[in-house]
Amino acid sequence: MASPSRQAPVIIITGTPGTGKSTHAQMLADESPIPLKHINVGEWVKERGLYEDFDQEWQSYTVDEDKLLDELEPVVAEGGIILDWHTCEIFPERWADLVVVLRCDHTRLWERLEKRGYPLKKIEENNEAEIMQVVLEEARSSYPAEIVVELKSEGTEDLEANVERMVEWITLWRKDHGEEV
Ligand SMILES: Nc1ncnc2c1ncn2[C@@H]1O[C@H](COP(=O)(O)OP(=O)(O)O)[C@@H](O)[C@H]1O
Repeated sequence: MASPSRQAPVIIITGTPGTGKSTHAQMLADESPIPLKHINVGEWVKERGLYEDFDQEWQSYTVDEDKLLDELEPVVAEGGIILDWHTCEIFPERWADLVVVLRCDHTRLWERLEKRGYPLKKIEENNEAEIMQVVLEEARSSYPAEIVVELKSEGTEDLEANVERMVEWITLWRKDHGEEV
């Protein structure tokens, strides 16, 4: 159960790389009725050296999860956070008020990852993970069903509608927690 004492919610935006997490998180931070801090967890890991090493073959960092959780804990406890990462199961259940899992058609996802210059192997791995809905299953097995929401992120109309829904959700959350909106 998420902390009842927070005055602003913690929203996890997750999904396979390229599904649109950072784009959504940035737009939500801009449009939210209350201040929200967008934490791009991958960037945090790099900037703060919260990794064990860098895997050349996969072009990715091996994250030091204990260090990451220790650094995030006091920040998340304040509330008003958007956690943007391609995995979510390491975050304690009590951290999350809402978990948004972004989904994208695999052909479109392939194009986005190609544009990003990912090695073929990494594009294939992520594409397969999206088809097998790995992140969605992970979210469903880590958090209560009622806080996990799957949203399509293929075109800009999806992006706008998703952000609008999240803004509405924040407004309701604030009312439910006795806060002025
Ligand atoms: N719903 C969407 N509509 C249009 N373009 C999108 C959408 N979601 C993501 N994109 C585009 O896909 C690319 C990857 O998005 P990004 O937010 O960086 O993904 P992630 O943070 O999940 O890796 C960006 O070029 C972004 O503009």
